[in-house]
Order: sequence, then structure tokens, then C-alpha cells
Amino acid sequence: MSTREAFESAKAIYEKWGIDVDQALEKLKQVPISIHCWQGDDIGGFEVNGNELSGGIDVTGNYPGKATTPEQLRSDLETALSLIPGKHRVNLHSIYAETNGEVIERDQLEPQHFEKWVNWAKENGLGLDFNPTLFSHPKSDDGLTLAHPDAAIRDFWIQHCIACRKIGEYFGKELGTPALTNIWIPDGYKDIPSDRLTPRQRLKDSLDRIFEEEIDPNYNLDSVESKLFGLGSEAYVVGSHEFYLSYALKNNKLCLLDTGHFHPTEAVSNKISAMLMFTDQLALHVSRPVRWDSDHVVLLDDELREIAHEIVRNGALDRVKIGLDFFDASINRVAAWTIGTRNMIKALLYALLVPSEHLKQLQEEGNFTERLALIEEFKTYPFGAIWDYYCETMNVPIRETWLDDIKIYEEKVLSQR
Ligand SMILES: C[C@H](O)[C@H](O)[C@@H](O)C(=O)CO
Ligand SMILES: [Mn+2]
Repeated sequence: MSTREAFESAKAIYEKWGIDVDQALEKLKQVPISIHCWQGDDIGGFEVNGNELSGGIDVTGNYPGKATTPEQLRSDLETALSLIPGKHRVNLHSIYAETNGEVIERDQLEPQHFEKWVNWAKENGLGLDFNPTLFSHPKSDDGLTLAHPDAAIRDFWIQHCIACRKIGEYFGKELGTPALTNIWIPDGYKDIPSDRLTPRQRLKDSLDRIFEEEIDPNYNLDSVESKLFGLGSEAYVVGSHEFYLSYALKNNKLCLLDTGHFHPTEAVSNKISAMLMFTDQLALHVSRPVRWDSDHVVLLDDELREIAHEIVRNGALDRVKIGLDFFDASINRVAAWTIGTRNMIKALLYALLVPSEHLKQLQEEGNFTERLALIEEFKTYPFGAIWDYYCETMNVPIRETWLDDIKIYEEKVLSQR
């Protein structure tokens, strides 16, 4: 049976439930996923005076072929993008600046240092998102940045974040789609703090200064990313969820939820509807924590599907900015991007192919037996045939055939590095 024939027969099965499969595929095409560049080089970046990764995050593994130049990273991203259906975005960190061999301190970064990324994004029809980098730097060695007791250090990082918002604005102007500039800081303490308030007051003050200048939201949007703990900030993180949720709501910023930044039984899927009642937009870093914030490659697991259900059935595909955040150096890095991003898209498609209105109605009627029965039966509906057809019509390999492309790329390119 051809992919098309399998699709037609699967489509008829979904249509019995009133699901418009063609419309679902059209919707899916419009959803950009922000793919994080840092999976390609283990969050190394290209600073001339680059430092070891710090900030309480860690990448493990030494699979050969990591990108060590911007050209290599872009080529790896292009390969991954050729295996992922749809038009997407690439998420950069400030450490990916290209400064022609010159040392440019982070507070001095300018749009010109990202001109090559912008030209590349234009050539490839991509949007760009951005992040100031407040780690892997001598001025963050003690694990404090925007909440640092030393005003000079705080000032340095404030200026860095201001510079990054201008770079985000430049991305948005050049590419015709607003950049999401996301602030995540490592600040916290390893052991029980004697004062939780003062660092939070300093963080609030720093953020107020960073966001003082209004930037047209058509060009740049700001988000703030919370965390529960990190290596070295086990007892206390200044930018906790409650801190940033409150800050974002009060200051009209996007609150960014990283799926690895909560207690192990706390689900981000359960937060989305609650937050969407009080905010226009929110942002995600979809990741996979294994026992800790380990940033494993995203799987098509229950929680990913639940996140997708919450976005789709609440009509929030344009209100939730979906970004990815994982880094696994123990496997082929291009494959890691491909697996994780395809899974995110699969989850959205899965959610688009569920009779959500009917399931909502069953719940309203208190018919929990039928609700559970249908949710479970839909798991073995011929979803794969619709996914294959989507991949084929979007000109990317179907099922696992993309692995052949990865093997060729590994042999010809990655293994030669
Ligand atoms: C590199 C990223 O900015 C970083 O992973 C951050 O988003 C995070 O999640 C830290 O735990
Ligand atoms: Mn994150």
C-alpha cells in the first residue's frame, strides 16, 4: 500500500469522528517550533575567549562530530531541518556571536555580530529567537548574576541583557517575525539561605532596568524562565516559578516554563490552561528530565502528548511559543534534534486528531467511562499513516528512513571533523 492509500484509509477512520484531517495538517504546517542551536555543540558557543560550561547545567557524552565553527553548526542544523517537516525557528544564545576573532565582551554585543546568522535564516526561511548567556563566564563564577550583591557585576549583566534585547529586535526587523528573547539566570545557593528576599529584590530591580526601554512587540518579545534547582543551587533559586510568574503577569512579559524545571511529579501540561486565563501568551522549553533536569532528548511520551492536547484543545497554537531545550552528547547530535523535534510535531498532530469537543462533552456529562475508553482507544488509531503522509507531502523522509540521511552525513561530514 502506498503512503497515500494508507493515509486515505486512516483518514476515513478519523472522519467517522468528525475530524477534518486535511484541516489538521494545514494547521500543523503553520506551527513553528523553536529549535535550540545548542544541541549541536554541547552549549559551547564561539566566543573568542570562551569558557567552560557553567551555571549548574551539564552536557554528558562525547559522541564524535560536534560542531566547532558557526559554519559547521549551520550545516548540521540544515541537515536536521531537511528531516523535519514544516518551517521552523532557530534559537540562539549570545555565545554564538561571530566577532571575526575579536574579543567582544558580552555587554558590548551588537546586531552586527549576528549578521551571518540573520543572512542564513533569510536564505533558509527561518525565524530566530534569542537568549542572553548569563553563565560560562568569569563574572558568573560564583553562581550569581542579575541578583549579585556587587552592583558592578549586576550592571554588567544588565547591560548584556539590554544588548541582547536589541539583537532580538534586529532579528525581528530583518526576518519579519518577532524574536523571543528569553532570560534565564543561574542565580541561587547550594545551601539553605539566610535571606531569600534580598536577592529577589535585586533580581526584580535588574529586570526592571533591562525592560525599561519598550521594544515594539512586532520585533521582540521578552520571556523569563524559572527554575527549581541547579547543580550548586540545590537549596534556593532566586528566579523561582512564583517569582517569574508574578513578574511576567505584572509586567506583561511571557513566562517561560521549562518542562525540566519543576518537581518530578509536577506537570507543565497542567499549568498551561491555568496560565492562559491570565496571560495572552506563554512560552515553553520542552525538555525531558530523567531524575533531574537532565535535558534528555524529547520523547513522544504521555506528558508531551498532554502538553500538545492542552495547547490544541484550548485553541492556543498561536499563544504558546514552543521551544525545545535538550542536549545529549552521547548520540549523534543531528539525530537528537531530528528525534526531539519530530516528536514535538508528532505530539501536536496527535492532539489535532482527537475528537476534543466530544471528549469535553463527555466530561461535562460526567461520563468518565466513555472519556477514558475513547482516550485509550485513540492511542491505537492509525496515527502513523497520517504522520507518514504529512512527512511525504512536506518532502521529508517518512518513518525511520531519515536515519539513512543521518548515516550519510555522519560518514561524509561529522566523522571528518
Ligand atoms: C542553555 C539554555 O538557555 C538553558 O538550558 C536554560 O534554558 C535552562 O533550561 C537551564 O536549565
Ligand atoms: Mn530551558
